[in-house]
Amino acid sequence: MAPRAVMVGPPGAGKSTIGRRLASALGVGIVDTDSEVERREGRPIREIFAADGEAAFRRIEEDVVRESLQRSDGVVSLGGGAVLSARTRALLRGHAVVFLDISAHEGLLRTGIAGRLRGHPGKDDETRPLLQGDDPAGRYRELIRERRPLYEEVATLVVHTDRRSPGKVVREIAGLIESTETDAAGHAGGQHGTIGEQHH
Ligand SMILES: Nc1ncnc2c1ncn2[C@@H]1O[C@H](COP(=O)(O)OP(=O)(O)OP(=O)(O)O)[C@@H](O)[C@H]1O
Ligand SMILES: O=C(O)C1=C[C@@H](O)[C@@H](O)[C@H](O)C1
Ligand SMILES: [Mg+2]
Repeated sequence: MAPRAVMVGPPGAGKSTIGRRLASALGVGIVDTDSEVERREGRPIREIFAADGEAAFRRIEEDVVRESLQRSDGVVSLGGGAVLSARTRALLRGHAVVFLDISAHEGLLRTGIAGRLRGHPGKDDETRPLLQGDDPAGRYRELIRERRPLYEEVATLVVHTDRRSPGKVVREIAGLIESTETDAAGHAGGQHGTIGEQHH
């Protein structure tokens, strides 16, 4: 058993939104590893970071990702930093992995960081502990720059999501996954592709 698709990308790229809608388009279940970590720990991610630190969170996340990849035959959406683990990157080989790419500009809007800097309290203030602090926009840009090579390393499909509606993104991914699966080779992770233009 293997997931039909694994979603990776930076905060705000749409892993949860697109993942949920893709699962429903394919008629399968969805596992969001951030929610799974919180369910297992019985506390929010921000509390795990605050009480035990990022390294402890990454260890829990690594276990949750491994088990989710083993158990799921649907869509698995990974936390934004899951690809920092070399062990996780190795486990992703051979899977159909979709990198939801986004420019820093669009990401700052979608995460609410841009609004917060203009004085609007964002509902996501508490759910992204790494993007708190003095310079969340700078931290976000840095995080995308550092991680892009890792997302690209694990991806079999790169989807640029700036100025593309979730519905359109989902239809394109679902179409590609279904056609890849019915390919003679039948290896979902075998095909590499790109959808959309890059805007960064
Ligand atoms: N293609 C899109 N076009 C416009 N808005 C989008 C698109 N995809 C997602 N969004 C919106 O951007 C916001 C962030 O999306 P989402 O929470 O799915 O990101 P995420 O990758 O799961 O982030 P995190 O890593 O923090 O969990 C949501 O408000 C969502 O509705
Ligand atoms: O980008 C990150 O490192 C993170 C993203 C979120 O999905 C959570 O997994 C957590 O807040 C860490
Ligand atoms: Mg999410």
